[in-house]
Amino acid sequence: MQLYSQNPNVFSSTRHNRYGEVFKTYILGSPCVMLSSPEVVRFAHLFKPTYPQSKERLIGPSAFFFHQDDYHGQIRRLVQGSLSLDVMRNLVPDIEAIAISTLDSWSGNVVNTFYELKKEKYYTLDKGYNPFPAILPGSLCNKSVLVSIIICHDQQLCTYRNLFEKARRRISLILGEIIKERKKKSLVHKDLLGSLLDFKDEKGETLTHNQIVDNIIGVMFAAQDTTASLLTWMIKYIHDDSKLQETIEIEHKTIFESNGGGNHSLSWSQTRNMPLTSRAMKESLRMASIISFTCREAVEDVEYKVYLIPKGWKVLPLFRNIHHNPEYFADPHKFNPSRFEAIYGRLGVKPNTFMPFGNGIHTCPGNEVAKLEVLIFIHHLVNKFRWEVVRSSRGVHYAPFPIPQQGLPAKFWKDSIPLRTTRPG
Ligand code: HEM
Repeated sequence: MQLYSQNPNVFSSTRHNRYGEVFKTYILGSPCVMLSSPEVVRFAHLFKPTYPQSKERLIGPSAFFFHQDDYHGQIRRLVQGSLSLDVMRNLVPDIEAIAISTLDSWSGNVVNTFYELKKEKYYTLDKGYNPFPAILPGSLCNKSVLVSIIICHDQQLCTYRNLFEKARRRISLILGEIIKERKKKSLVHKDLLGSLLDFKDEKGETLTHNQIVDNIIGVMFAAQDTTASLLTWMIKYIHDDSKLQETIEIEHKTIFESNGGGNHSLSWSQTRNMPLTSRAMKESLRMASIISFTCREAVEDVEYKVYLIPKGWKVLPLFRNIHHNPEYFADPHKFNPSRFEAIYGRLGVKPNTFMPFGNGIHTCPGNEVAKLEVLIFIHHLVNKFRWEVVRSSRGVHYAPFPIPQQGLPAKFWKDSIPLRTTRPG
């Protein structure tokens, strides 16, 4: 058994072995093991989410970086409940209406695809949000003094912090109004806000207003950029591959026609039956690996192959490395949705090698809603619109999630012959 603590330099470099399974490194001075093996799921139960936080911030500000053990499981269940399949079923018409109006507003214009896919208010908030985890993962609350020092030394971050505080205050006021209205009219809502308002811990204590605000912001953060990033990549990949675009158009044309040329709304079952688009979505998730890793801490000594990961060490499963390992995905840098085709009823990829939404009990509770949003958006895009990417480039920009360079500037316009089956010349 190799004891890292006795042999600190053995895996200290991450450079020489890109797809290696285990690396040791340090995060803020804490020993940390990075794992790039699908086997990580076998002992996932021995890892807890890392980075404790104060009670003021339960899931938020970043769902990925800040967790508080006592409450996290309970709050997670609330988020999960508000995003259950039953809830989502009823969301289809709303998501459709937003997709249609967004696309209509783009018609005839060159837009920055990624940034248009985000809401203006949230964009402001995000400016203040992301610098913290990037610089000091998980330390916003516990090491707030340190954060203040860094902020004071960095004029730009100062601006971000002010923007964040302003946006947070506005969101807090808006939520306050909504809550007042609900209470006044005795309205019962089974959404996330409703669940947070009803929450009581084992001592019967409810959440404070700040806790509710932070959790709403946390879920917004987890939801918005990730979904916008996935959609932007899909729009790029479909644009770059005319054959793929053609087959996806045909898939959606069939649905569109059966809905009387778009006269009826998409049904829930139609959204569950878009196999080609779903495969293109999976491949986009694999290629982009939007959340490239997650954070855990070993709750006890973990024996992994010849290694021992001592209790308390940080553990980072690296999804992107797994997704880009040629051992699991042949020609990994090639966009190839057919790799997700089931062969003789079996999934085309090896078990536990595809984890764009994480794995285990902390797997992303919003994964179904994200996929639903993307499928509905693509349905209306390919049926009614054409688009050309302006200054197409292969580069990736991290903001902090990967997006195509400059957010994919593209021109969108309404297609005058929306039901064609072949692309012109
Ligand atoms: C393409 C879009 C998305 C991607 C790629 C994504 C990916 C992920 C990943 C990798 C994790 C970490 C899982 C782990 O640690 O094992 C996560 C956690 C989470 N996601 Fe998502 N996500 C997306 C959309 C959403 C949406 C739409 C929501 C909410 C509506 C959401 C809410 C959350 C929350 C609350 C967590 C924390 C779960 C926990 O720690 O227990 N995500 N997501």
